Amino acid sequence: MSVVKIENLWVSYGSLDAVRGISIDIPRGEVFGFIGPNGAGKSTTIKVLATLLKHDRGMVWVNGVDVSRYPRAIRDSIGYMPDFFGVYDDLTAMEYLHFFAAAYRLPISKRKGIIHDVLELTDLTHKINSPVDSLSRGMKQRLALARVLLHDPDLLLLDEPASGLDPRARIEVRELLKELKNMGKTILISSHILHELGQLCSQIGIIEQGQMVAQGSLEEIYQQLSLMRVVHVQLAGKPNGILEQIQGIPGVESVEQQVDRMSIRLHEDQTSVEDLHDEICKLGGRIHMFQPEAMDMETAFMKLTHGKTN
Ligand SMILES: Nc1ncnc2c1ncn2[C@@H]1O[C@H](COP(=O)(O)OP(=O)(O)OP(=O)(O)O)[C@@H](O)[C@H]1O
Repeated sequence: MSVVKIENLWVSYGSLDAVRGISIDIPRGEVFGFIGPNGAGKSTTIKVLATLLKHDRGMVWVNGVDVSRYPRAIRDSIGYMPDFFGVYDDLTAMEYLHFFAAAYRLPISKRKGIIHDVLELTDLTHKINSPVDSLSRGMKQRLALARVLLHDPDLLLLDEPASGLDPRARIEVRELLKELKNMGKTILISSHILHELGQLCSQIGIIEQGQMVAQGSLEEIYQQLSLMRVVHVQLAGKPNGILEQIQGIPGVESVEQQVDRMSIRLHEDQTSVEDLHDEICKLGGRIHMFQPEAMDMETAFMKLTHGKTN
């Protein structure tokens, strides 16, 4: 059974349709990356899942339970991290977590142990007595993650957990998310930066102006976009006419001869990088170097969203 299932979700704020007919399915243990520019409708969708906002049309289930009919029943299984931190700056990290442990109604006898565990997991044990106000932004984000883990939810809804962080803090948050994934949590995470989520997510949905413009694994999204991959190839000796023959391989858009290599632009939905390699060998090319360029995520994102917002 899917942990999250959304069918044809519509949410409006007055006359503004913020979410217009999106569908999402997240199986247990998967990480779904929700990508889109500011104002695309990510937070709105997440708030509906977190049972904090009513939707106008469509169906939304968490663990098979209808969020609009039984919101209380699913709150125990959700950890929601909003895109703002909250207003508890006067408390220490420990007091902050105790406050939420009480709000989650954890048994008093267990609170200390659980708080110790989540602080360890988020690598904040040394900050236990520091005021929240004195923590760096990265530490605050980790503390916010510690908070949503207190009641051991199986679904994490994380709204831009890495926004505003410096590169090092981003990596720390990403490592923590990997650990949570390994613990078997199902995660929905939003970001407006595609490459941040690329490796972490098994599925990605790209949303623009309230509609899903591409959805699937990273590979599938590239195929939907029919993005071209550039592959740099060096041959040891060149059989006659091989350049023209490579040019004739299906999916090869162009072959550009450089000083020491050729640069091949390839439609991967027609021929995979691996098959291109095989084809060149079959044509008698002895490959000295074969180097596919990394996928250019930013190009993909810009191409899809055209920088549009509501
Ligand atoms: N409470 C509200 N009242 C009216 N309009 C709203 C409200 N909340 C959001 N909106 C509008 O709905 C649209 C979607 O907003 P939403 O916050 O879901 O986008 P987002 O993708 O999460 O963007 P961001 O990355 O900026 O958080 C935007 O046009 C926004 O201005």
